[in-house]
Amino acid sequence: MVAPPDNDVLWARALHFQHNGSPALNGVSLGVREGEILAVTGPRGSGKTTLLQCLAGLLPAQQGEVWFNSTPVHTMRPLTRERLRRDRFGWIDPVPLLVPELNAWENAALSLMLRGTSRRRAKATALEWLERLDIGGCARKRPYQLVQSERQRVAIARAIAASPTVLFADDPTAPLHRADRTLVLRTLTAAARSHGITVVLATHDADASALADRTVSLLDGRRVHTVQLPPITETEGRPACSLSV
Ligand SMILES: Nc1ncnc2c1ncn2[C@@H]1O[C@H](COP(=O)(O)OP(=O)(O)OP(=O)(O)O)[C@@H](O)[C@H]1O
Repeated sequence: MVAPPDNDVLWARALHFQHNGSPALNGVSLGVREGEILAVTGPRGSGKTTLLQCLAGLLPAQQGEVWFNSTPVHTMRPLTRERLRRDRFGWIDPVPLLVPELNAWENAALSLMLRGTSRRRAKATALEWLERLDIGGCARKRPYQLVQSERQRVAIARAIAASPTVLFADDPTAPLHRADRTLVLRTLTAAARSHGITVVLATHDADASALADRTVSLLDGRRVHTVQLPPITETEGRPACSLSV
């Protein structure tokens, strides 16, 4: 085993994964630098979610390596991976999964309380994050009283309040209208940048790539490189295009 480069917080080499015999990742390698916002794009079924799950230790890679800093994740026992996820990683699902019996600040405080933070401190931090995400006024509302974009911002507050080293966001704007998508993406990326949190963001959203530092594209479980052709002048009469190889 060769350790990853020092400046990569996450590093994966030749990842393979099949769901019940159906291939999802076919040898994906990538590095994620500390503090970077990396967008992972690709059409439906291209392997984005599976890649994030392997990087986050939710799915053990069937072949290949995953490293977090200088620790190999692919050889960790399940309990050690659980602890790593709880203490160092945050996760945002496409559809916000909130506890219906808890109000917004209690939901946002959950990840901190799971790490042993006192209820009082967790509440103060959760309220601060809800304010920053422009939903401070919803702090005492139950999830059913919130609209989808507010619920997703509560899920973001929950993931980010515990200051994870890496935040995995799996298509977090999928169920939102365009205006809400932009707002949620901007607040998510701005919050992560202000706290130096590394983000791996799976997305179909073209706006998301614009907010990221770098984009990695997947197709059929493989990385593809998009080559942007230089603009063609109108007099040449051909539309600009890009090639995927
Ligand atoms: N639990 C599962 N059981 C069987 N096959 C699965 C499962 N999860 C994913 N797959 C298959 O693995 C491949 C990659 O799926 P994955 O969800 O990782 O792609 P994706 O790019 O995230 O797709 P989407 O954009 O639709 O979320 C697809 O062919 C998908 O059908």
